[in-house]
Amino acid sequence: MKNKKSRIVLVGGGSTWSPGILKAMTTHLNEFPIEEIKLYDIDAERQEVIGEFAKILFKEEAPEVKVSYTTDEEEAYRDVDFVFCQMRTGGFDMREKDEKIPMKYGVIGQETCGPGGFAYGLRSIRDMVQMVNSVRQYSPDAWILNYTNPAAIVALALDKIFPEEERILNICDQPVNLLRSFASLIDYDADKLEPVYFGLNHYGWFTNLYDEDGKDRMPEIKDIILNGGFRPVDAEQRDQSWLDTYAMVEDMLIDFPDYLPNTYLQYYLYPEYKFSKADPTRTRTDEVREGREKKVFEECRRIVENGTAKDSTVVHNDAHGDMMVEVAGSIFHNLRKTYVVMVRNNGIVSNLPDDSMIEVAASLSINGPQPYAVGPIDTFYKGLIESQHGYEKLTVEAYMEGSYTKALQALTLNRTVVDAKKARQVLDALIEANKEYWPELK
Ligand SMILES: NC(=O)c1ccc[n+]([C@@H]2O[C@H](COP(=O)([O-])OP(=O)(O)OC[C@H]3O[C@@H](n4cnc5c(N)ncnc54)[C@H](O)[C@@H]3O)[C@@H](O)[C@H]2O)c1
Ligand SMILES: O=P(O)(O)OC[C@H]1O[C@H](O[C@H]2[C@H](O)[C@@H](O)[C@@H](O)O[C@@H]2CO)[C@H](O)[C@@H](O)[C@@H]1O
Ligand SMILES: [Mn+2]
Repeated sequence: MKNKKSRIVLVGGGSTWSPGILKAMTTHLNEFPIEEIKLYDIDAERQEVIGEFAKILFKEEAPEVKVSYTTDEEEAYRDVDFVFCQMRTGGFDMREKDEKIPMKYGVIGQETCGPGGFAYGLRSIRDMVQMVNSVRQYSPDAWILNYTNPAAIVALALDKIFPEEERILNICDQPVNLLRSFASLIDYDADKLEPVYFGLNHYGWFTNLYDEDGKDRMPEIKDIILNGGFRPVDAEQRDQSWLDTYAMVEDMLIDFPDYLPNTYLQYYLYPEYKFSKADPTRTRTDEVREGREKKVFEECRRIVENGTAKDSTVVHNDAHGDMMVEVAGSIFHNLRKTYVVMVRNNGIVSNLPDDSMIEVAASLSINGPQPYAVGPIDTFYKGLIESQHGYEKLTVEAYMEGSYTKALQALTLNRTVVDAKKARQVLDALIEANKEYWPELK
């Protein structure tokens, strides 16, 4: 058991992911002891359900940990070591619009990719900037571990707006989830499989997967996928759309056999096919509302009513929560564990722009991420990433400058859109839907 205990605030405390993260905190106390956990949300109702659940969970599993919840910023951000951030500006109502509006114009609607991700990005930046400013007012040295999506846009915006910040780390759980699923194909412990990975968030590739003997297991894993398809390791917990998404890894591998792709590349490599398979009246938001959101809130309410979480199987501890807690532990206790995270490029991928926020494997120490050098990448990947980085950069600049032209350029560069007339139609519709959240684009 480590001696140093940390104080944490979970921003977006009323998130559907909170119970899993809180559970993961209780199961990692030996490596990551906690003094205090606060939950903060702007939605008091959601916050109360999860906050009351948290009190019961910790009373039963770790009564020494102080637990509270609040909608007050100062109370939330004062005197903390870690800010775990996972907010959703505009909630599921706006996510539904992000997914459904682009489809009216023949373009994919997705939470983080294409125009949906663009719209969500312009909403997230404002609240994320406010969060960083408030945190710095009340806890100048706290680490901000951000999961808020679209993480690619959020990471780039925060890097541009707070260039001196050294304690903001943006993370996605998809690489670690994929790693777990790859490892299960060869019956190997995922924690012992060392990845080499490069790209942007939701836009990257595994190039090698080394086992403990230094053998690259990637060729074997590719063969298994090419001969038997690909399913996530936790397939029984997944909705159909995620099973379809994982299955597309085989298609991508047939077409581009060099590396193992992040699942999100399906939207950029096969935009027409993905659009043809999508239902414009029922998107992922409908699945989440009827599935995860309903289940999580019903279960937390039941636990609060019964006063115990001991009999709960719904609130499990998955890769998402584990990773958030392990990343914090590796930083706080200088464990130097390797995770795939987002960092400013600065030559790590030697032939990509220095100012891009790339996603690569890094060792996490008390000094933050120490990324592993990747070197130059081949033309196909370089071309794809440069255009996507252009899209991300123009999106952030459109926000910062209030520029309609840059917004239009961003969407035109995005591989899910391409046609500038379509880009304009989608942009105009999104401007109308996001009036309450976006800066004015002139
Ligand atoms: N990086 C990753 O790989 C990863 C993985 C899973 C989820 N996520 C992200 O985590 C977030 C939560 O997802 P969810 O599906 O649970 O959504 P959710 O809507 O259930 O939860 C988000 C919570 O944030 C709150 N919120 C909104 N604006 C806020 C603000 N300014 N300050 C504090 N709280 C605020 C909402 O009231 C809500 O309770 C999303 O951004 C999602 O995209 C990221
Ligand atoms: O559509 P959602 O809200 O279910 O998820 C969107 C998120 O998808 C990825 O997260 C995966 C995660 O990698 C995996 O652990 C598992 O728990 O499922 C999640 C999806 O349900 C993605 O990395 C996130 O950025 C998305 O927010
Ligand atoms: Mn992600």
